[in-house]
Amino acid sequence: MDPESHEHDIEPTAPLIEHEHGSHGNALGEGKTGTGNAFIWTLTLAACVGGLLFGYDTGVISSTLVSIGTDLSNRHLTNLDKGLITASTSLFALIASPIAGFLADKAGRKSIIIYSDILFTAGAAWQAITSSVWGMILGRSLVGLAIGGASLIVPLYIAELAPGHLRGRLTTVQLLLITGGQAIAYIIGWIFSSMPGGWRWMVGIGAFPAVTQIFMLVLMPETPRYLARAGQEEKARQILKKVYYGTTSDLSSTVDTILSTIKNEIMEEEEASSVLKSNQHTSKFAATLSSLLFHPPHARALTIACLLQGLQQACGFNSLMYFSATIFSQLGFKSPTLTSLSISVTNFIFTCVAFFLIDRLGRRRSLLYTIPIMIVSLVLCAVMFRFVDLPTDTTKVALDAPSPGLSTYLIVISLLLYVSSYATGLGPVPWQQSELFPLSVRSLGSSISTSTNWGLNTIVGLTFLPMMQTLTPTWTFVVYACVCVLGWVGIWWCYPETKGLEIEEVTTMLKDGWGVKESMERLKREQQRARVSR
Ligand SMILES: O[C@H]1[C@H](O)[C@@H](O)[C@H](O)[C@@H](O)[C@H]1O
Repeated sequence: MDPESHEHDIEPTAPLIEHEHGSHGNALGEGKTGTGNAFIWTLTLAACVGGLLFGYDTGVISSTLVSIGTDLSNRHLTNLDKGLITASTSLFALIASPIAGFLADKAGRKSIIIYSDILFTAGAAWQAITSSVWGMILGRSLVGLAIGGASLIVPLYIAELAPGHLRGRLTTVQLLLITGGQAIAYIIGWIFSSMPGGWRWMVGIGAFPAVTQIFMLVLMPETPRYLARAGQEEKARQILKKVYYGTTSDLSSTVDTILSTIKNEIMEEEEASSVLKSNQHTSKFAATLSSLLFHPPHARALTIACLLQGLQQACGFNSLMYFSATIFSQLGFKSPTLTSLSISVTNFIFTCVAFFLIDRLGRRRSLLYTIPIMIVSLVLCAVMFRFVDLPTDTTKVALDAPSPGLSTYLIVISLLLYVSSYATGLGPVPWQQSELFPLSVRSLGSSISTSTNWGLNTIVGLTFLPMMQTLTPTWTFVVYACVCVLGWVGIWWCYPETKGLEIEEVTTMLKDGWGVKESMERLKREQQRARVSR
């Protein structure tokens, strides 16, 4: 089957966008070129400190778990302790993301970044001083609340600021910092793992970037989309001017066009939501939720966003992020924290590849090409696990594990192949979620899909070790491979290509169907145009 063809899509073809200027297609994107100015890059990097913390705090747990020894509650950690310490973070991230989505509309995008920083700092300090397993679970939960807020707000903040032709790349900067943060956490984990009580440093260091970001926030503006919705049109115009400065030949008409598209969208959505409210006597929240669930274009956006976020976690990637040191210690590696560093460094390097590909190859194609490689490597890993004997007592760092042989090295190679293909597609693409939703349902829609991510992240964190024990490693990896097969089919079926479109155009594309066929035709036309002009 050709991943790019999409014969099943027989819904009527809608024009990509029709706004008051009577233009359609990629009108908003026309004439914008270049790699963006210093203003947009500085803001992106400042916002992405939240991503760095998200990465650091999720990555640090792998080395922490193998370094705690009997420091907490005077005993070795059981599998249940490990599962709870790991999953409490994702569980509380799951709780925080819808709350953050709700508050982002009320208090503004920036306030959520501040609340997250405060929680990051408190959680890091608490973990560093705690002496019991439950204390550790509490510290990890505080960090989880912070990660939930940051993981929702950072991509949303960037997507609402970025010019269309750079949105994919700028949103991927957050991923570079998440995976970079995870790699730093692994390096720090490796450095401190041989030091008595070194794990306290590992978890405590996370407080510093959070405090730094609180100071940076004083200089950061709100997004133009949020400002326009809050009635502060002039401020929104000023920010848009700074964002598009140097990217277009006619700055003021580009800004006017974008501002009027945003205003149109706000008007349309407000009319729709007031009709809903007057018909059903419901609150604004209930009206937004019901429009998200029952208005077909919004429901389509939500389906795609949740499918991508759900698959990103259900494919099992974070079992490696959280437990690779545990797995490698059972496979007999003398320095499991060093071996597992290869996982996070590969993740980081291939996220850099994604950074260059996402606005060139596109979101859909990145996924359709890389998921099959994930499937092959999972199957290879599953087969190789049949040839290694794992120690029976998995609660302690394995001392009775055999020395690594050929199959063990093939496991490591297949895991690295899996991680590199994941990091090029499924790692970054789902975080483009905000572009799928129109402004009126953007925060709520993004928070539901972010919750889907954290919900499945929690399930993977809780079930991975028990699955390895009861199902065997081979069947555990086969389960993840099957999930990837189903996910690939879902993506092929309903995820249109959004590369290069302005955020308002993406949402228009989902108005009359999934828009897959139209999006691929648009891409072909653009490629032909580019070839002719070359
Ligand atoms: O996109 C990120 C990234 O891939 C991380 O490496 C992973 O740990 C996160 O769960 C995911 O959301």
